[in-house]
Amino acid sequence: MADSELAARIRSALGTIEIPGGGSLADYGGLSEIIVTPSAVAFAISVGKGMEAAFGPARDAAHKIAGEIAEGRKVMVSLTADRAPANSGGGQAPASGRGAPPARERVPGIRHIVAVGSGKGGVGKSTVAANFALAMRKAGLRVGLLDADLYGPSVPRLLGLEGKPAVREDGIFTPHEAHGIKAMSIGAMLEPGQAVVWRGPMATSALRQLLRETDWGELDLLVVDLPPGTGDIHISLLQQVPLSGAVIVSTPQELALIDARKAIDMIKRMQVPVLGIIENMSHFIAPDTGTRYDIFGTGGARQAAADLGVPFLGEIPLVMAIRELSDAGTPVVVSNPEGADAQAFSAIVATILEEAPALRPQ
Ligand SMILES: Nc1ncnc2c1ncn2[C@@H]1O[C@H](COP(=O)(O)OP(=O)(O)OP(=O)(O)O)[C@@H](O)[C@H]1O
Repeated sequence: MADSELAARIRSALGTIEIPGGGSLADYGGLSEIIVTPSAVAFAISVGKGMEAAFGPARDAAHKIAGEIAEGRKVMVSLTADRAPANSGGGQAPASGRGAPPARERVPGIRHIVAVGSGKGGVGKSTVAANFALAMRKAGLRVGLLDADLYGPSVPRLLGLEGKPAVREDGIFTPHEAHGIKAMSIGAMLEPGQAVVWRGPMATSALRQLLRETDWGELDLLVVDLPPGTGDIHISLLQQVPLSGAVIVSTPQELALIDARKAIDMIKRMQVPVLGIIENMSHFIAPDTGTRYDIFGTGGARQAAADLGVPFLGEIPLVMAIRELSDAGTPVVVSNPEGADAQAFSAIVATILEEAPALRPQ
C-alpha cells in the first residue's frame, strides 16, 4: 500500500474514536499530519494544558487502531499539551501538578547518558559524537549511540548502518550494531532522501520512543547526538532523562563559539554538568609538508572554555581522512586506531574519564 494511502486509511479509522467534549479524533484540529515511513507511522495529538489525562484513552485507542493498519510498522503516537511555563529549574521536578515538568526518569539498563551538542550546525558534531562513542568503547565501556538529530540524521552514514532496525512483536526496536556499539537513528527508518518534517511535539515524542522503546540491553554509556542549536529536542531530552553530562563541539571561529556559549548556558541552566568543549577542525596539517595552518584562527574554544569555567577537552584537526572515513561508515577511531586523529579522540575520552570517574567501566 502506498504511504499516502496508508496515512489516509489510518486517518479515516481515527474517525471511530470519540474525543473528550464530543466529536471524532479524525476531525479534531489538534491531530497532526500522519507520517508514514517504511518502518514507522507517527502522529501527534495536541491538547489544551491540563487535558492530557482526559485524552489518554483516545491516544491509546489511536495507537491500537493505527497498529492494526500499519502493516508491521512501529507506531508512535504522541500526546502533547500546550507548552508549560518555562522551566528554569531542572532536577527531579514533581511528577504531578498542572504545568509541572515530568520527573526525569532513568532508562533501565543504561548507567550513564552523555549528550553531544553544538551551537551551530556543520561543525562536525555528529562526526565527533560517533568517534567519541567508539573511543569510549575502546576504553572498555559498553556503548550505545542515539541519533537525536531528527532533522539531519547522519549516524547511519557515519557507522555504515544498512537496513531498518528490526521491531520486535511487542513494538520494541532492536538497535543496529556497528563496530562494537549499538546504534539507533531515525535516519535508518527513512528512504534515502526522504525528508520528514518533524513538528515540535512529534519530534520530542519520536525521541522519547527511540530512547525508551529500544532494547539497548546493558550499557555503561549512551551517547546522544543532538541536533545543532538549543530547540525543543534539547529541552525535551534534558527534561526527561537524568544526563551525566554534555559535551559541546565547536570550531574555533567566533561565530560558532557565540552559539556554543548559548548551548552551554542552556545546559547549565538545566543543571546538567558540562563535561567540556571539544574544538573540531581546530587546524589543518598539510599532508605533504606537515605544516600546520590555523585556518579558522586558533585557541578560540580553549579561551571560551576558560571564560565559561568549563573544561577544554582537546582539539581535533581538520583532516581529509576524518571526512573520507566517516563518510564511508568506518570512523577514524576504528579504521586507523593508531593514527594521530584517532589518538586525539582517545585523549579526549581519557580526560573525561579522569575528570568524571563515575563514567569509568565498573
Ligand atoms: N575534523 C574533521 N576533519 C575533516 N572533516 C570533518 C571533520 N569533522 C567533520 N568533518 C566533515 O564535515 C562535515 C560535517 O560534519 P558533521 O555531519 O559531523 O557535522 P554536524 O555538526 O553534525 O552537522 P549538522 O549540523 O548537519 O548535524 C562532514 O562531511 C564531515 O565528514
